[in-house]
Amino acid sequence: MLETIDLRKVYSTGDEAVSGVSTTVEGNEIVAMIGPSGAGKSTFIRCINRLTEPTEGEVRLDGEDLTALADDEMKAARRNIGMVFQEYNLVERLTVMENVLSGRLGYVSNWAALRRNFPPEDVERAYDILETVGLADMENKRADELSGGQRQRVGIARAVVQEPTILLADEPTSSLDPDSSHAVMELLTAIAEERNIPIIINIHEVPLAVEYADRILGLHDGELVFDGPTDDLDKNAKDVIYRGEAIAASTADRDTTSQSGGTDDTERVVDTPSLTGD
Ligand SMILES: Nc1ncnc2c1ncn2[C@@H]1O[C@H](COP(=O)(O)OP(=O)(O)OP(=O)(O)O)[C@@H](O)[C@H]1O
Repeated sequence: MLETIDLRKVYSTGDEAVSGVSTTVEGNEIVAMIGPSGAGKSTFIRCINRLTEPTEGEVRLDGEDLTALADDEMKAARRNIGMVFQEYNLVERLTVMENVLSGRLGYVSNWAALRRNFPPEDVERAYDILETVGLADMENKRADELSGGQRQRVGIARAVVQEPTILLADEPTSSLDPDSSHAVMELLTAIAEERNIPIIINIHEVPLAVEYADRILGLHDGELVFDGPTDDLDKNAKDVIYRGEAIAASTADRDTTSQSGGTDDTERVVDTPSLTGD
């Protein structure tokens, strides 16, 4: 189970990218994070595995506060967090197999890692996963010989070979054509179900989010303004997420409603967590 508690990121430029986001992701939920450009989606995802260092708040993975870990402890903890990137982050001159096996680097000694010397079980695991992602028999191809969709499958295989307890995907479809985007979303959701792990996908395309996600997190200006089942993502909720002025209007509506006895539904649609203020 992943829990973020009042997670906040202020860049050294003074930009507050994430403003106290609290949420929980568990089971094999497919969670899509949507919001306008600059809302803080990538920053939130990257704060979870501390690729970006959070300024305040906690990230708890299966009860362990990742923000409290020393660098070497965090390196070990990252084995549990598979990450899929928009631009794949493959080593172009290496083969498909070498790229996938790099997902096991956190499990072998520094010496073995340096020599890229992996135990046979890791190689077997990598072959299995290449089959799952539809790249059987392509293990010896160089990454730079692959299409975008194939590269992303290698990126997914590399994340899955880690045997993570959660997957994070930062705009995994943004560089892909529509067919490849659907294929990647289908693959990610199938993996979450098969491995019984949750996945958070930062995604620009709302229709893709609606088609594949169980739950939506909506960010606007660093604030979590929507956290609910995909079926609840109606026009009002989209306005709240994508149009800043709607937040104020909806908050006013909620205040009025709560004075007259309000509904749980309204509270779920508009959730503006308080900042720690420190
Ligand atoms: N390294 C950085 N240094 C300073 N400010 C940054 C940095 N990275 C992001 N920001 C700022 O933080 C805010 C959130 O950016 P972020 O990339 O997290 O948003 P996003 O929702 O993922 O946007 P997009 O959908 O366009 O990728 C923006 O105002 C951005 O300019």
